[in-house]
Amino acid sequence: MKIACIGAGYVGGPTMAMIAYKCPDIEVVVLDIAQARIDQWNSDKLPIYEPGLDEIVFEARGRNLFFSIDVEKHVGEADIIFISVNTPTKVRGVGAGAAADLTYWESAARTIAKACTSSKIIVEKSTVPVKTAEAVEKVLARNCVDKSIRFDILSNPEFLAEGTAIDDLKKPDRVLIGGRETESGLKAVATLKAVYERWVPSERVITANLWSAELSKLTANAFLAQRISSINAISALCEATGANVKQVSYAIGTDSRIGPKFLNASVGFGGSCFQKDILNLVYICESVGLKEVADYWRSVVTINDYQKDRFVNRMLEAMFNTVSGKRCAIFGFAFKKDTGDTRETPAIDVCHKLMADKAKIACYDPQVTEDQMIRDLSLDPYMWDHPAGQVTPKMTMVKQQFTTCKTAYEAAAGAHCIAIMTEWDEFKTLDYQKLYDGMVKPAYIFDGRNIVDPVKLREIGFVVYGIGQPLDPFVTESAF
Ligand SMILES: NC(=O)c1ccc[n+]([C@@H]2O[C@H](COP(=O)([O-])OP(=O)(O)OC[C@H]3O[C@@H](n4cnc5c(N)ncnc54)[C@H](O)[C@@H]3O)[C@@H](O)[C@H]2O)c1
Ligand SMILES: O=c1ccn([C@@H]2O[C@H](COP(=O)(O)OP(=O)(O)O[C@H]3O[C@H](CO)[C@@H](O)[C@H](O)[C@H]3O)[C@@H](O)[C@H]2O)c(=O)[nH]1
Repeated sequence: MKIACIGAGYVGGPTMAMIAYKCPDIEVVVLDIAQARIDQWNSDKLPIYEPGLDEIVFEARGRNLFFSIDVEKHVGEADIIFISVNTPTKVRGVGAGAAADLTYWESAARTIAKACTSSKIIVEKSTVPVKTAEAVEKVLARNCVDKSIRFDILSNPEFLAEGTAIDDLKKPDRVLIGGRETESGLKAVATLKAVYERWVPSERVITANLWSAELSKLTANAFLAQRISSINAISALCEATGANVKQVSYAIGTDSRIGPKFLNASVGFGGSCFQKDILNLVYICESVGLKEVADYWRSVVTINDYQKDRFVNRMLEAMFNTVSGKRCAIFGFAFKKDTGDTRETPAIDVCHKLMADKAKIACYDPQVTEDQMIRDLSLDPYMWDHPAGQVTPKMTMVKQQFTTCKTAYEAAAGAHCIAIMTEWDEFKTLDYQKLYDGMVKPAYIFDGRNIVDPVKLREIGFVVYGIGQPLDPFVTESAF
């Protein structure tokens, strides 16, 4: 059997590496239009940082795992073709800011139609709006010259989370496969199911109809993000009342109907999926006339934006309503720990707001490069894909207020405050006395991830703000 995957990104790379690793007799080729990305997959330094990924790729690469830009050739030869291209939120035109941009998706479908001379199973791996499989079927049916060729479209959404992708792929809670309930559709589902059952217990490989599978992915992300916005909304109430959100999370999480996971109050959720997928859900609801349902889900994003604003407002108010010219140390830029991914990271919003108030930012992240941070902070809505290496006037402006540091200690030296944006483990074990000694007083810590102990840090002398934590006595309620 030969599997091809179009899209060698955060999903295509690790998921295909896991299939190749677990099924040495299946040839797996991961394809991309970006030569640089493929070169990195073929090098010693893989394009993404993900714990455990190197071992899996290095074991299977060259044996039965290959990375290539020769998309048409390998798609033409494959029995199963995964589509794992990016499906970002549209940034212009109809539906801008909400609908999924299916440009890459459609181009992948057209490539398949052009390249295929025999019947194939096509697997939607990307997160797509419900009913996308129908669009793919139409593109393939109308573009494939040989009408005897069959395409069975399956929906097999991916549920891995970055930072834990390898564990998630090795032991998934479930694998979901949706297909047409026809003879050939069911046969296609069985073929893909058999691939996963090589390492996933069969009771965890669940099947559904195509539309249920597509909609389950958007729904899962909406539910997960909703939990974070719910606890973040409560964190604001905690600060107003003296309750401690950590205690509230623990107390409600012990109810087995609620469960303890995804109840960490934070500066807000980031990442390439939650906001995009909820907005997509909102757009779909609006398109079918379900305004109330759309409004309900949109409020999850509204609370997330509110939480990021609230965090910066807390910083400003505590620091006497001005950060002009003040050095602010930012600890962490990635959207969560154990990844170098910065897509939709709350750090971007927080830095932007502080820079608008003329702060000088000194940022340290163990995995994110300076180039990436500058690019992220320089984006404007209509220039979202700067070619690598291009220096824009906005980048030059950003560099006047933003520097990167090699350690947390370097970032904090001479700073008025530290803002913790990412919950990297190393931030939990820093020598906070040493950090304090090198800072301007009063020295503040704004903990956007609730990872430090406010009591201990207050003993050192820090003024500490934690999300949903009782307020620091140094800062009066009115200042907040
Ligand atoms: N990142 C995650 O943790 C995650 C988890 C689950 C699902 N998803 C979903 O998976 C999809 C992919 O996400 P990602 O994070 O891997 O994106 P990504 O941007 O990291 O990777 C997508 C890749 O597809 C390539 N590509 C685009 N069009 C192409 C074409 N026509 N031919 C060949 N290659 C093409 C791009 O060059 C890019 O390298 C999205 O729909 C996303 O919502 C992502
Ligand atoms: O209690 C929590 C849990 C998470 N977060 C934040 O939420 C964001 C997303 O975290 P997480 O879900 O762990 O990472 P992702 O890689 O974005 O994974 C989500 O998005 C993927 C893409 O669709 C899905 O496949 C995963 O199942 C889903 O968890 C990050 O900024 C986290 O810091 C919190 O603030 N509090």
